[in-house]
Amino acid sequence: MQVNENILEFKQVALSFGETEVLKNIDLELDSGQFYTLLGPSGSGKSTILKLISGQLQPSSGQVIFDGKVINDLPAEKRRVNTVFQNYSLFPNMNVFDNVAFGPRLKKMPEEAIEEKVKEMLALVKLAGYENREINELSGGQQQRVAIARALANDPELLLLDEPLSALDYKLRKVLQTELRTIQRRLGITFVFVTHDQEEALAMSDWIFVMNDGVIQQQGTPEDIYDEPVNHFVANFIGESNIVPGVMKSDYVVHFVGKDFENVDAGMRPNEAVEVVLRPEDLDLTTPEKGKLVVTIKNQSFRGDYYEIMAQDDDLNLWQVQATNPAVIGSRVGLTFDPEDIHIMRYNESEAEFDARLEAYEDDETPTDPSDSADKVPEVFDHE
Ligand SMILES: Nc1ncnc2c1ncn2[C@@H]1O[C@H](COP(=O)(O)OP(=O)(O)OP(=O)(O)O)[C@@H](O)[C@H]1O
Repeated sequence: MQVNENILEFKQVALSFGETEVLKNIDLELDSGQFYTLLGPSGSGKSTILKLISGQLQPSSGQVIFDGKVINDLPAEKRRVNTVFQNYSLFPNMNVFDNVAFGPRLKKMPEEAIEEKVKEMLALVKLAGYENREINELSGGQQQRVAIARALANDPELLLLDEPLSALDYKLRKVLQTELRTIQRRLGITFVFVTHDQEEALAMSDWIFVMNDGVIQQQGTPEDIYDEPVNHFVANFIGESNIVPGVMKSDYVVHFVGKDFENVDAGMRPNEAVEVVLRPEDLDLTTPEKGKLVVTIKNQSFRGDYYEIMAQDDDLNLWQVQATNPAVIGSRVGLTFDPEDIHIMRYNESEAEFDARLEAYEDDETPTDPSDSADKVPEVFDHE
């Protein structure tokens, strides 16, 4: 098994159905032996990418490259790719053995080798001894195990998994998440897993592609995506985020909630409009005097190992806080955080917003061009 060799590539792949552009110039590279996840909301184009890989769809433009060869027009059955679906898609009139043996039989593998293969695959998915069971005698989780065994019995180079755990209850999903990851590591096959569940993506993947509107918004390790989201969509979709507008005063000072904060090095220019992200777990409650800002507690809910608190500052920004102790609804408290936990995202300011900022400077009788001055910034600019 070669590790870290490029197995699949999309070069500027686009796909439209009639007038509707479902994928827009997608570039991606998959190395062999890795667990990849396509993560995004419903309709973002995840399943369409899987269909382009499996050969169920052809791109409108661009290239799909497998093992170094362009395969845009290669029929699905000639690709060493198998898919596991959410609804299992097993043959209901065949028993477990015959379902798993289906692919090897098509390939005319000798019956003895088939028996060995089925046994090995069933052991892998923890269904040893289930050969003679009928499909309708199995639970949802067991049926999905059979579907995984059936796909893997074809010896695919790439296994595609389209929301395979979505129909299962929470506990079973967690068990199968771990098992799938173990199977992937053991076999060393490349997995491409589709989910809209960010927790699942963070828990399972070596590398995540975050999708929205037919575009890859960001790609990276789970840690990269969580700690360094590149835009508002990613920061909101992955985990919980407090996102407020800010302005850079220098390349290491950001101004937001009416104050300057140092220790920030986000590679931004002075006066650049930014969005400031603070995760709920980075915020602590304190007394109003000690707070970096003062908020009013609006709501709270008990989440087992923490309290989720919603609070509002005097500019009406809402702040979500993970607190170890409960707070009193309606009380005024301080919010504090370590400036090192501030994450800064570039904000693409529209011309109208830039003009509004300029106007705010003029109203203050300060220099007319914000770029003339780094020491005076407007309090808030609305960009929602
Ligand atoms: N055959 C088709 N004809 C027209 N539009 C389609 C077709 N297949 C998919 N679409 C559209 O393409 C977009 C992307 O669909 P896709 O199934 O890839 O999304 P997804 O991210 O996998 O979402 P979901 O989890 O809901 O399946 C959607 O807006 C969908 O309506």
